[in-house]
Amino acid sequence: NKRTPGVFRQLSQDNMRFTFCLPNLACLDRLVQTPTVIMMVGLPARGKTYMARKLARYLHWIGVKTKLFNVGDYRRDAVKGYTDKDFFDPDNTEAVAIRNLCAQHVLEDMCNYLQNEGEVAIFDATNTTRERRRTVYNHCVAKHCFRMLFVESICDSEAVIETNIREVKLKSPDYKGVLDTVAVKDFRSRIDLYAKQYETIDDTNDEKHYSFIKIFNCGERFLVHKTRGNIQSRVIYFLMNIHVLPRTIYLTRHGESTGNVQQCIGGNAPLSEAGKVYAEALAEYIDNENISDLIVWTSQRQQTIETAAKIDAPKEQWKALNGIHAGTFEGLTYQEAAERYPEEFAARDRSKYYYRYPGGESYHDLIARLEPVIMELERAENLLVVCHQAVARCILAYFLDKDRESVPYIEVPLHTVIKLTPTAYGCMMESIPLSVEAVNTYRSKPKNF
Ligand SMILES: O=c1[nH]cnc2c1c(-c1ccc(Br)cc1)cn2-c1ccccc1
Ligand SMILES: O=P(O)(O)OC[C@H]1O[C@](O)(CO)[C@@H](O)[C@@H]1O
Repeated sequence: NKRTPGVFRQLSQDNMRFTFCLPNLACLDRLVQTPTVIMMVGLPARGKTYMARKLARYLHWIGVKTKLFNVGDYRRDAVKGYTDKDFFDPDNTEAVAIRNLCAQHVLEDMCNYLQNEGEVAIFDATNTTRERRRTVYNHCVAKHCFRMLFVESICDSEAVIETNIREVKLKSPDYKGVLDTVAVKDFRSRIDLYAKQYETIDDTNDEKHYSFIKIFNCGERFLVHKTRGNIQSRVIYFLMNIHVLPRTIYLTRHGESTGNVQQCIGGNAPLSEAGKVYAEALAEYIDNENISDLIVWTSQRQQTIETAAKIDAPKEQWKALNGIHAGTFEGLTYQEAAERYPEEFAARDRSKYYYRYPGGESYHDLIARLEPVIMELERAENLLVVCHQAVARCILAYFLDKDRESVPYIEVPLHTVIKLTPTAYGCMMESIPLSVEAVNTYRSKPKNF
């Protein structure tokens, strides 16, 4: 595989034992790029898939090659048409065999992914017995030398579990066409069957060498144990910043600026007359939305500050929300740039995500400087972000899990409010034009590249 072979002596702290990884599998735990398996652990309806999918979306956005592996999906492939909870009865030998076979199949697919191009694999299953965790650990760590982090969600809040079952489980393919009351009852019996065999990660005995994080009641409390490596610390930091409180994020560009009218690149320009009308319309729209405890974030550019000026809410300015810096192209019109630097300008359209303006930024650079903003966005509640075209694209890419190549071409027209409402496993987006005329600043990818 892609890792250089080499003999590596690993001094195991616990019992001073020397172990040799097989020469063809360098278990260099010190390497930054050692792939990581994130193992979800917990009873059904404890938010494992919620965390797994949100984590995958965050890691994908910061550029970590990540893939989700959901055992339930494999089982639904293997067993056409779910019958009922008896499928999960430990005494149902046939079903147990099928479920183990599915888990084995997931394990193989996951390790293949990590041996080839993957950096992080998230194993989304209950993994609620020591024996299951040991099997996966031996396969991934002892055999493949991947790093492994267990993420256990422990939750006894009836209200949240009830919400989880209603919001997510009733929409599962398992319960298609089944009465809600019947589905809830069946699902709760499924939980009971798992609960009988559930062994929480044991940090005193034979699981004390695992890296794990125990999350209690939706992140109210955390127990972090023996974590290693950069990916693991970023995963833990992310999980400590998310919450499930209902809230709405409003995203909009500044009102049309004089720079937009002249089709300027970059720049820090005042609002045009139409832009001022938009600022009024935005304040009225936000007022009519009756949003509790709204906070407004703007960039440090005058066009966003002016756009938010009439809104009756606390405001914070972020340099990280400033528009993409165009370096030597700042203030030029697209036309002037194409005429004066034809080659340079054409290069941008060939790889618009990675292209960096001379003395300026690329979209890739924007994602890096927006990461702290996204982290604060996850912590926030009701929020309005007033920013710029390229920045709005990167923020939308995070919430809508867009691929990086598509980011520089996401449509974010002027004078439009984008309303983002988090749902159980993703984000609902509404685009609301406030019917104030504006120039079009969208540039599609030229055909001849
Ligand atoms: O700990 C839970 N127990 C039951 N349900 C849960 C959670 C969490 C959760 C878990 C960890 C963190 Br950090 C934040 C939230 C999210 N959810 C959830 C609720 C409704 C729908 C989809 C998911
Ligand atoms: O990446 P694109 O499509 O050039 O969009 C970024 C541009 O959008 C604007 O904010 C408005 O056109 C410019 O200031 C900025 O250079």
